[in-house]
Amino acid sequence: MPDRAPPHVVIVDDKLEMAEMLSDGLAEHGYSAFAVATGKQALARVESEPVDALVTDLRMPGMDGIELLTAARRAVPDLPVLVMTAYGGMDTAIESIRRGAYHYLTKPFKLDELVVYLGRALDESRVRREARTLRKSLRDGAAKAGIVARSSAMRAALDVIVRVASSDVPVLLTGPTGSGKGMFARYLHAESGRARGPFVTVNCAALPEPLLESELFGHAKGAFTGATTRRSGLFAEAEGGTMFLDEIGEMAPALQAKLLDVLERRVVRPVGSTKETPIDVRIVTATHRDLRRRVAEGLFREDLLYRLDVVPVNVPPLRDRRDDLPELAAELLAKARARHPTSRVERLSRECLLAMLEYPWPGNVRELAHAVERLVLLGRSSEAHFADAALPHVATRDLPSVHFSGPVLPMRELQQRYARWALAELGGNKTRAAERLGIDVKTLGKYLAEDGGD
Ligand SMILES: Nc1ncnc2c1ncn2[C@@H]1O[C@H](COP(=O)(O)OP(=O)(O)OP(=O)(O)O)[C@@H](O)[C@H]1O
Repeated sequence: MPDRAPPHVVIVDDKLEMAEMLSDGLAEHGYSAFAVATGKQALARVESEPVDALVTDLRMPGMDGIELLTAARRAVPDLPVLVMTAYGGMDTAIESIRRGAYHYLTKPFKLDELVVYLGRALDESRVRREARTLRKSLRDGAAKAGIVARSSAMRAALDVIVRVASSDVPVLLTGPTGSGKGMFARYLHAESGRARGPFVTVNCAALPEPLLESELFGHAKGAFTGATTRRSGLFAEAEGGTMFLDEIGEMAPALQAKLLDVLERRVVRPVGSTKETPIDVRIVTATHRDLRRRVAEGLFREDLLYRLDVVPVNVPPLRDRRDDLPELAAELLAKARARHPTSRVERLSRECLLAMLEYPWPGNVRELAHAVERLVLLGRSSEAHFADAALPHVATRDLPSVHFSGPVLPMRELQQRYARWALAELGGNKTRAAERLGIDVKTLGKYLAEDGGD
């Protein structure tokens, strides 16, 4: 641990000389160790100083090891705790593991044993801390970029995006139209080392094969009728950046072969030319299709699929991650209001939000964005009403008969209350409630457990 501050360890044993002996030994191994004789003193240190690990005896007068362990981990949730137990104290030692101790050492043990386990415990806790910091900064970054990712599915997708952003591995985004695949592709680029380079999008479904080929790879002068000049393609344009091939499932087989070649050899050859040019472009693809099925149907090359889905990221339909909806609607509303500053609409009515939670959103976030835009444009008062969104086939008769009164609630609390109400409506059956709410049972559990203040 030469380039870090020495880890701060508190050792507690009612036989103080034992704790002191261990702390002296740990000091020789580069730790800043402190010996105390009671659980209370140890807890006071944990609560008042940045302690990296705690080593405690189990049987002590006053606050015993288990009590200390529980209180210390309540104060510092991930604090690594090692317990020391005398022969015969096995049951308590096992109980300590159940309560979150990292390891127990049976007395007498060698100092080296403690050093090894302490080292491991600290390493693991550092890795966990770093991962947490990374996740937090990633969420902050995504939030700044206006990406809503509250549901576990979206958080998982974001996690993957950020972890692979700095490498050049191909990423395949799957999910229905309008779910946010393009947004993730742009975010991946923005978070990568290529962020200063170009981001080029091509919709593979938009052009017929020969045109798409010359768009992507360019063409030599006279390559075909009308090719009066030489033209470099979009791959060349994306040099040093990212090429986003949307609707890759629609690409014609002949072009798939050419793309495979680009991925394998990192060169492009313009149509009608014999010269190959090396390229430095990261390839990100997206599709709403099931590419494995396309492979089985003989419409998509299996070797290309393996090349493209090195890192698959699934963006589920909005109806399967309704926990994202309130925040998404708020974000889209803010954006739409910024575009239409004269609009009277300031917020969505409760009725509107509840109806939105029920609506199936076949066009996903894009449909929600358009609906919110219509609300902002057509709303006649400060509160928008769902009817103004003018959505097709809304199953209004399925809307829940919830009525709100009282003060305006924060979204979080509204979600919690709604979850509780739904659970009660469905006879306390969490599985059914989660299913109806379009969230998973774990997420429902989180809403129910949240301290919403009622
Ligand atoms: N999680 C999100 N947070 C904020 N905005 C989002 C989110 N997901 C999608 N959007 C917005 O919704 C719109 C549609 O998303 P996007 O174009 O990325 O979908 P897509 O899956 O690429 O669709 P298609 O397959 O039709 O190309 C965009 O304006 C995008 O910015």
